[in-house]
Amino acid sequence: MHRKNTTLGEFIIENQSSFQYSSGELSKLINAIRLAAKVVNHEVNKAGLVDIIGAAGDTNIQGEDQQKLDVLANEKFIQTLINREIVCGIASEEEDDFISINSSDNKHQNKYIVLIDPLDGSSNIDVNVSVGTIFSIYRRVTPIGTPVGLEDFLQPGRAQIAAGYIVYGTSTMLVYTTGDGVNGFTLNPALGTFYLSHPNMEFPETGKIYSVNEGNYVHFHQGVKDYIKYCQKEEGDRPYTSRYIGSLVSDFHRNMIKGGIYLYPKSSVAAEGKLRLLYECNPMAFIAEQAKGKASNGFDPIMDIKPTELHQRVPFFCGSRKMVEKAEEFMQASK
Ligand SMILES: O=P(O)(O)OC[C@H]1O[C@](O)(COP(=O)(O)O)[C@@H](O)[C@@H]1O
Ligand SMILES: [Mg+2]
Ligand SMILES: [Mg+2]
Repeated sequence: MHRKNTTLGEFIIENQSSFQYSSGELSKLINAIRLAAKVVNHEVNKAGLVDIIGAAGDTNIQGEDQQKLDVLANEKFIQTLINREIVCGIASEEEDDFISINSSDNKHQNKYIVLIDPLDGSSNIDVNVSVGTIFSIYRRVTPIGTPVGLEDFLQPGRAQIAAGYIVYGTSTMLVYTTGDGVNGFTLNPALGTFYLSHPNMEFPETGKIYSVNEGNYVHFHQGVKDYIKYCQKEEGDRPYTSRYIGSLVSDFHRNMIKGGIYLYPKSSVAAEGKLRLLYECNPMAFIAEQAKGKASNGFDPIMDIKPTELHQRVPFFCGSRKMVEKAEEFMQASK
């Protein structure tokens, strides 16, 4: 059991020994992510005062207009990881292809890869609503000593070694798991230090909040429509409350604390939904399951899906276990 207010740095060291492959590399990697999070937090906090609001002028491989803060957060995370020579590859929502990184001895000695959504909730940047960063860490499958390959990035979510997110909100928090529960750390901006504020985070088994963009209702498949109607029906502990921030990280974080479900289903206008399996759904699913919640595509666990493409999208149902199971019942019934 960790003391409350343990710093993230202390927590990483104290946890290292309990980690199967503990050579210190994973600790260095999480420390690098901690540093990049503080750098990006600093930029996010002064958005509106400096020229990082608005579109950057380019379109990313997702077909989305990149926001200036998408580009900046992407650069800061990638540069911080490259400078510390602890990863052999990086894939990002904002990069067309994965980046292969050689170790300084030119012998491809590093064993971890990182996948990131550098800035999640981009549509909220300009309007001062909370946004986030999501990260996922795997051990490479190709042999050390060789450059990384696509197969290193197309591993199922079950193979994740660690995953987490940073939410830049009323306070800045870093929440992560290495497969031994979920812990949340709050940044003390005066000291620039993350402190353990939310030990052993868990989704309540059920809740009263549903998060979905109801503006897409007409395009949803019958199962999703039926589940939304179920949430809105006056019966038992319903109707539930509708809350949708439009930043996956923030909606997930709230639902993990209060109990709730987040849905981004597929629809007649989004064949596989919107969220990216590798950068968004797998890491959030790992955290959800470690926090006794659940994450599926409406039918199968997200982390059992075998990825086929770097930027593939999947339908996403995630949150309190009983609520996700109920939504899956409606999906099954309308199959
Ligand atoms: O505006 P929509 O279609 O409801 O989509 C909102 C969803 O899209 C996202 O913004 C996608 O993430 P990015 O901002 O990283 O592209 C999620 O954070 C959010 O839940
Ligand atoms: Mg995102
Ligand atoms: Mg993003």
